[in-house]
Amino acid sequence: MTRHGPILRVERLCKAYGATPAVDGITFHVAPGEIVGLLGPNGAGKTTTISMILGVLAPTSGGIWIDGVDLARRRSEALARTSFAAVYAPLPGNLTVSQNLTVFGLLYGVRDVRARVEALLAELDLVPFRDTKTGVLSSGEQSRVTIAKAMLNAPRLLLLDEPTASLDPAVARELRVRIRGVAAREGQGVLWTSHNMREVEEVCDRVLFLSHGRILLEGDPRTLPGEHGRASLEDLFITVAREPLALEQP
Ligand SMILES: Nc1ncnc2c1ncn2[C@@H]1O[C@H](COP(=O)(O)OP(=O)(O)OP(=O)(O)O)[C@@H](O)[C@H]1O
Repeated sequence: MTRHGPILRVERLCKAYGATPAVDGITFHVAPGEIVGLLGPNGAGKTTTISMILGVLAPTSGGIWIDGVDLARRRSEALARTSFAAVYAPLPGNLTVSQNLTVFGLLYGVRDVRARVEALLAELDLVPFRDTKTGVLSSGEQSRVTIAKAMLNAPRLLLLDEPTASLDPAVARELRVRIRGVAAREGQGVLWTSHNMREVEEVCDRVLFLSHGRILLEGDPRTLPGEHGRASLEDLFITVAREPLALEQP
């Protein structure tokens, strides 16, 4: 089915833990083929937001639509259009790369699993590791397998929580290029969290800065610092983290 609306639409989303708001009324969207960075200091509400989009945490209020499908009303349809990758969600190390991808492909109900696994092995340069146990691969290789696994169900929305954490700069750059390539070709929307501002400048079309559960700033990571009188995205990040009110003054 082809839809023309956003891949992800989040409306006035809130999550409170007791009296404390972790996410406090955020509204944003991710368009087809767009990579949006979800940025903010520790505790800003990024993981809480991603957990609600993944359906593992129930919002206190507000709504989430994935490819036009309301997560609250048509949960399994919405989640079938979503995928997720993070280093803290590793794959079983005692299965080979090919076994891991096949098992997850079957779990996801992917049609013609064998062909899909072959295509992703080639796309992510994993053919030489097809019969290698996943647990013995380097961090960079394991990250490519994790991305391949996340792509198995051809998700419309890809959620990446610090996908290049723990990778050396060269391997991280190569992985970014590969993710960009696959996302552009498949027209996916990507929500990407990172604490690496250079990475964000390189990979994200747009960024959202969260602070205390609210979106404080939104824009192009290459022009946003200048618009707020800061020399770099990193300077802007530090301002958001340390003195967010400073940005609200003219
Ligand atoms: N289960 C919970 N119970 C109570 N408070 C929670 C719970 N989970 C998260 N919080 C609080 O909600 C706020 C947002 O946390 P969250 O993990 O979403 O931040 P984050 O932006 O992902 O941070 P980090 O960059 O450190 O991963 C924090 O103040 C955190 O202490």
